[in-house]
Amino acid sequence: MTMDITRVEQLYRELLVAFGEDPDREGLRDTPRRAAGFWRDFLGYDAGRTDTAFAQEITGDHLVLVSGIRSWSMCEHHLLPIDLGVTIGYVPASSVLGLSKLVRITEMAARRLQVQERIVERIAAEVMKVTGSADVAVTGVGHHLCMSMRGVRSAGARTVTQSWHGRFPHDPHLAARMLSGTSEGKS
Ligand SMILES: Nc1nc2c(ncn2[C@@H]2O[C@H](COP(=O)(O)OP(=O)(O)OP(=O)(O)O)[C@@H](O)[C@H]2O)c(=O)[nH]1
Ligand SMILES: [Zn+2]
Repeated sequence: MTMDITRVEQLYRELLVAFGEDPDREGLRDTPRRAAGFWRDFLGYDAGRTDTAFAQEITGDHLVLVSGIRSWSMCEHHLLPIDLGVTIGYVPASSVLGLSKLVRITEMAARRLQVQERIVERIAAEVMKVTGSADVAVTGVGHHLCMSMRGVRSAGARTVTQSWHGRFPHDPHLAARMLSGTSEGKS
């Protein structure tokens, strides 16, 4: 996706006029540039390398779980932020993924116009691809500003979405670990 940053800046200027504002007044003069810069950085985010994995002999039933991942996304219906907490678990097949890559994968999925369900689906699909593991679970806990600062104005509402695959939905031990990992990540 390529962004026409000059056009975005122009449109912000027009938007300020449509708001009834004077875009040339001192406080607003640089606002179109700043606002366009935000969208360029947010939507143009480059996650970098997401697939560094290390061969690892796995003994027994090994679960890798990273909780407390925090990311910002943008609700595609209202263009308002989603503050998202993510927990990712996977059972390695024959290699382990560099831990930071789980955060990079999350950012890659979140930094676009999104719905929460699609973010967690996309993270899970990517983790399955780069780890080669079928046992992958992703849980997202989202605070949607479109539900708190406008609309229904339900400040405490949190949306939980899960994309659990392989043994996670069927194995009570794995499911329990995922659930406790999700609550650890809330702190
Ligand atoms: N499934 C899903 N819905 C979302 C997400 N983010 C926002 N929404 C919902 O998208 C819906 C859009 O509904 P509309 O009726 O078209 O828009 P609206 O009149 O602004 O709706 P209200 O938010 O109820 O005021 C709302 O119910 C939002 O809560 C998301 O990540 N996933
Ligand atoms: Zn919304």
